[in-house]
Amino acid sequence: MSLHPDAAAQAGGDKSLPSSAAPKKTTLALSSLPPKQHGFGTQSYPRTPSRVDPNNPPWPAYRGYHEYSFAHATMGVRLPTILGKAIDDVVKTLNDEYDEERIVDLTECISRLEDLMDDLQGNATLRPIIDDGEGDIPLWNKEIARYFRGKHFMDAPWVFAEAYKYRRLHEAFSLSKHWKTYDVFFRQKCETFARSADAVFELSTRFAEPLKQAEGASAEELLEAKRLQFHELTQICLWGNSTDLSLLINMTEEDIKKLQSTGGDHLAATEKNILGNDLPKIWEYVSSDRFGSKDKGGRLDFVLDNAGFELYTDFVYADWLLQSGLCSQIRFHGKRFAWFVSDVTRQDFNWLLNSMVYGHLFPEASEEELASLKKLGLRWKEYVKQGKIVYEEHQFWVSGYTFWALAEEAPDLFIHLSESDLVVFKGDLNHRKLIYDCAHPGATPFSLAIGPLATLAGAPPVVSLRTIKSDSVVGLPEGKAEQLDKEKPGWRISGEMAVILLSEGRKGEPVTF
Ligand SMILES: O=P(O)(O)OC[C@@]1(O)O[C@H](CO)[C@@H](O)[C@@H]1O
Repeated sequence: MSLHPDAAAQAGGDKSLPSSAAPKKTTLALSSLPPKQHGFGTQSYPRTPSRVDPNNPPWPAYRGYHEYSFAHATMGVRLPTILGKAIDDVVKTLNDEYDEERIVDLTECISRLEDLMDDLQGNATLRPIIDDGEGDIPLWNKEIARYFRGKHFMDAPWVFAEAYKYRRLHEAFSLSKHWKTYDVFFRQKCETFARSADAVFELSTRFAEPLKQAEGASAEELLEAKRLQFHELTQICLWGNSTDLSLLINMTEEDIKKLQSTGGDHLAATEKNILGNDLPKIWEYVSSDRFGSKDKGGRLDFVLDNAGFELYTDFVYADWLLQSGLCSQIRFHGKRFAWFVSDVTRQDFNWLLNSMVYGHLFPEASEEELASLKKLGLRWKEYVKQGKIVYEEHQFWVSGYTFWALAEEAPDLFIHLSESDLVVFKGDLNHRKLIYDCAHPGATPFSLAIGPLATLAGAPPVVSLRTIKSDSVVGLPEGKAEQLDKEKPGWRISGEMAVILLSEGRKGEPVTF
């Protein structure tokens, strides 16, 4: 079909026709209008909440290919090392096995672990998780399909890629017949607790006897004593987070001792390392009648981090909260499978209590020390029997989502937590997930950084007890993060610094979705 000549000219076909000539330029003076400005579109952070998704956090994500970040060292070196040690552990188990069917089954697990190692080191695409019959498959594969199709270990946000690696590690076993719940890190977790004798007995000899109130003290004196104990125990619980197997791959007995020193001098010295500290506000809340009901203590939920010594300090804290009458129930939230090396699973929870009561972990301990540990273990077991301490696991805690997605992806869990008087998140990974693991300015207020978990109706009060072990930080005084970046390189990953941060939430308002 040929065009009419006018139509061809309009379409720019015949440049000689008058209608194709460029229009004459008219210059306007515009002298009374504002001057031209530059830099539009460069100010794209923080993203507005409607533009936030797992691949696009509110501030730029840390990704494995960012060479300046801890993400790079982790994805490139730490994770392959951790996986290599995990394979060694399975080989050890294999060598002790005698049943042929179980041996063959386990060799298949090892070859799946080797495939994972190849994928990790070869920066492979993040494939969907193979359906192993576990309830979390839709949670994982929906997220991969929606946000990470075609993404690789090194270019997906670090927090997702790292979690994905632990889910693939679990898949290596969950596809088997006999080894579905095998925990490649269990030996390490137990050994580290067994090497923590000094700090374990320091606490058991102080706390085995039930709390006694000072006789003849006034109500004010008693309250002040309670405040001081709350202050110190919260810090013991905080610094319990320093013993992290995923970071201290070759930890010596001396290293462990240094990290776990719980004496008063040590606590006073380390208090200055708490860079953002809402402890006074937290005390004000838990000691008020807003916490729990009138004659009954409150319900406190711990989203746990590490097994062994850290869990032991969580228990010491929980025990005191129950005995002091501040709390009537403590709920511990653990992981359904081996996660970030040392996170607590049900097996770790049971192991701790049983080894305190029946174990022979400390051959050099005195009779008195062992008796104190047993007494404590028996009391804690009793709490579990009475339902004063409850252990639970939700699949959301082992998903790739950050906690900004909690209400959206796990509404049942959000409702459950909205009934708590305080939800305490332990450790670095939980903190990263609270704040979307991205490059916030260090002075960003905590309650702004946790997004929906602070702003949704019914959001519970939230505390983060975190020793800082990775790049993203919030809740610091203005300029502090920048100053430390200049003066103390490595402060973001050393675990020497910490934060205790509170978001008040919107407790009591009805949850709506
Ligand atoms: O949660 P935790 O036990 O305090 O720390 C977990 C952790 O060691 O693992 C990640 C790197 O693998 C870091 O974010 C973080 O430092």
